[in-house]
Amino acid sequence: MNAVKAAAPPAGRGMDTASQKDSRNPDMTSQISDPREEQKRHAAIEAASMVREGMVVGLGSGTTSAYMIDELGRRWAEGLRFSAIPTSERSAEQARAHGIKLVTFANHPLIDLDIDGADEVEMGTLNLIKGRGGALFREKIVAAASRRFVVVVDESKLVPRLGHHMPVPVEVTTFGWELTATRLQDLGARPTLRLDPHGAPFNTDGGNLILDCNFGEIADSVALAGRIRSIVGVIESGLFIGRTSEVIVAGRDGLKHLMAA
Ligand SMILES: O=C(CO)[C@H](O)[C@H](O)COP(=O)(O)O
Repeated sequence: MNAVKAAAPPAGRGMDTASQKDSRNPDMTSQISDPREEQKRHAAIEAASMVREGMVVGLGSGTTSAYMIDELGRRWAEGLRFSAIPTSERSAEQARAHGIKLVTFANHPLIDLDIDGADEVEMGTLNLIKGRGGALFREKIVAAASRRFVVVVDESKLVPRLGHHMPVPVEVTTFGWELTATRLQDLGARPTLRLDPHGAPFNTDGGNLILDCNFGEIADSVALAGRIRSIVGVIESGLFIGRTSEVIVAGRDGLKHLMAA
């Protein structure tokens, strides 16, 4: 598979970033000076305010979701009680550190509200690219089990078309990944095997691999999502089609709520 390159995720878009570190040191959140971090936190706090007593809540992954989990931890400390299903081991660890009650689908097959970040939001459709943090498969399972899926982003994530500046992460089985990459190339992608910071293949929470697939701007993301899923060896793609209920966008002019049609 010579045509498949290997690369670490772009700096600053992986999971172990400043705001994840903030979650381990709650005092840090009040010291945010980067305007983009402030916007992410603003959107995340707005979404966390939608959580009500007794709800089952999906906890997203990534740096914006980390602000949301910190805010829910703060409300938990104030006495709000809810149950949560995390979309990654990292988010589970962060929620546990706050004492938030974690549950599973065994007893809670329906989630009232799932709050998660995104890498790109297509403005006209609210379809998404997710998965820079590598949690896309669990994130999609949780979103699919949710009555309401609220996405929290800063304004840099809004794009006219998916693929504008991000590749589509595709989670694939370890066995035969080179062949799966070839099939993805046949669809027009330039797949890159994701590496961890040590240069080894990045492993998802499920022990699988990620191929970051650059398709350029995607004209028909619905059709592409279907074609990717039909490839043997693909577990899921980071194309989230028709799942979004609402997007909370934080920008220089404040918050905007984009509602699905
Ligand atoms: O899909 C994700 C992780 O798999 C994240 O939600 C997405 O990458 C956005 O992350 P961030 O809020 O750090 O920009």
